[in-house]
Amino acid sequence: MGLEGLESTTPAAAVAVFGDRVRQAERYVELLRRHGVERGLIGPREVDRLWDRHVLNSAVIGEEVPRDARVIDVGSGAGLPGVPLALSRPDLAMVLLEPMARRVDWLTEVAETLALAVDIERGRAEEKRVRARLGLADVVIARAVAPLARLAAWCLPLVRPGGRLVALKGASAADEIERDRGAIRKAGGGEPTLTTCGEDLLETPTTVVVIEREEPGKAGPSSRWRPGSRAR
Ligand SMILES: C[S@@+](CC[C@H](N)C(=O)[O-])C[C@H]1O[C@@H](n2cnc3c(N)ncnc32)[C@H](O)[C@@H]1O
Repeated sequence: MGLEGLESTTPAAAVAVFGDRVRQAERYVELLRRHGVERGLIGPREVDRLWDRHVLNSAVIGEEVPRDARVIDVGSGAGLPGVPLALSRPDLAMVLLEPMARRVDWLTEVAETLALAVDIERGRAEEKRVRARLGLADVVIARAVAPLARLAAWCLPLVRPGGRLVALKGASAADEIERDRGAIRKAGGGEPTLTTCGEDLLETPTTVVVIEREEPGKAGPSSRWRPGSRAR
């Protein structure tokens, strides 16, 4: 698909990322542009950078999400990163989890307007009721919800063993990993990996931290026997 007939503000990368769903992505950007600030979903300074800093930046994390995965977007808020990812990857089964009623209303309106097949759940990731209802996902995604230690404790119980948490992070990612490594391991996570997505598409690629949920019985690095170490 080419850029003909699209809004003049739609970047070429949007066609590469969303393919024949680029018009739905445009509609989503338009909804955020018109209502995002007044509904407390985005700051006023974000209106002019919705494509790069929010919508494309979210969709490119698909590089870290396997085909046909069941995905939970924890703390979806405005629908980020879950809505752009669901638009760019129709193979995924997406759940948007959000505790605030007015944001759940927004997500419901967005899904209806875009005719987007996503499940929307109201609740907090750490609630027993929510965990029982959602079961386990292949991948949990989250952006701007909590520091890594807390995010791991909330989200890893929603990830199947062998699945992963993909957290969108900013410049603080490496420091957060250093600080929170122990807490992440305690929450059942493996060694966090820092990587970027959208290298070929975005001026500023998206920084993500990927944390696999350890398989039961698999020893973490701290408990693994090494030559010369004493048996405990
Ligand atoms: C700063 S907003 C970010 C929203 C969206 N992810 C984004 O990047 O625009 C954080 C969101 O996380 C939600 N949230 C906070 N604690 C949560 C929890 N324990 N479980 C699920 N969502 C939570 C809030 O209601 C809020 O919508």
